[in-house]
Amino acid sequence: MTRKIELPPKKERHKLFGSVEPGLKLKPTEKEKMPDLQNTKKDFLFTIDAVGISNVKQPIIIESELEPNQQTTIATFKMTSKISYDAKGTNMSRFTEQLETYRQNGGFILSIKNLYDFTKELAERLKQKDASIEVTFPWFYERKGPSSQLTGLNHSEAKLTVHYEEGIGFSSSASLTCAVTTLCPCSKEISEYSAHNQRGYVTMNVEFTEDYHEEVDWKKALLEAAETNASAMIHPVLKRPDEKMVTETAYENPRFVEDMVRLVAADLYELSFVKAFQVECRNEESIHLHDAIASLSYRK
Ligand SMILES: Nc1nc2c(ncn2[C@@H]2O[C@H](COP(=O)(O)OP(=O)(O)OP(=O)(O)O)[C@@H](O)[C@H]2O)c(=O)[nH]1
Repeated sequence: MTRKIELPPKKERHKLFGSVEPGLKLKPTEKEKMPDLQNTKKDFLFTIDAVGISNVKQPIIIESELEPNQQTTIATFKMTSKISYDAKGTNMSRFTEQLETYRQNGGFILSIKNLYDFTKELAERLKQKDASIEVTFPWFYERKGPSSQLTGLNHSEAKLTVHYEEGIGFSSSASLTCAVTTLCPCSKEISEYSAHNQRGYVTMNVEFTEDYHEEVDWKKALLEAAETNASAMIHPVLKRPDEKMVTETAYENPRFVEDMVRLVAADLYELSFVKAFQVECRNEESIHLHDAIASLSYRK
């Protein structure tokens, strides 16, 4: 039989579990009377390259050349700035204050222009000469089955980074990690039939040229660089005629992990808004427990 419980009031319940009355409080409660440790000026030996906050979750609005053209997604923010050897600490609350001003002002619309404004304003708010922001988010896009044309949503992990330095200006870079199918050329060559294939993850880190203002969607361009060079694309919805096409396309386009990074590099080389790039591919091998990896970097 269930035991009947006579619940004490909530305050009593808290006492039962160890809560006590507030003690004597002698320290000031007004902001102006509180010591401001972080603003202490002294020789603290080293200048700090980056101090700030990371792992800040916030909804953002992103625009995309692929459907859906506008979407709300959850981003993870990292925001930092330098502090000089003679400053004890940064003013941490100002980072989230700055983020909140954008949320209050119609939502954080993620664009390079907005990030330029944001980092400059952040540096000014912090009374520092520089600021950096890194925004990581899943980007969703519609994908159709190659024969049925049935749609579903795929996503890739995207990152935009902006750095501002007073007197120098801005620099920006991006990263996209997307999944593809790779079919082993060696396996195809040596086997009487079939070939092992796996899900590969292509990560492209690109530095943008100074004159890039998102005339073309960098996310779409990088996704195309990875997917059009893979054995086959990944699809959310596949009927039998689609599956036949995807399977045969993979067999017709075998790729080693080395082939992937070189072919993707060639496409990034052709993108006029990319100044420098790094490409990595990681294949989750279906005939091993380990992954096959390759990476290369190039500055134009
Ligand atoms: N600098 C620094 N602050 C930290 C750290 N960890 C937490 N904080 C918190 O950051 C908060 C203070 O933020 P500040 O922006 O300096 O607060 P404030 O001086 O009242 O703010 P302003 O009016 O903008 O000058 C406090 O709650 C600190 O405890 C840390 O490692 N370094």
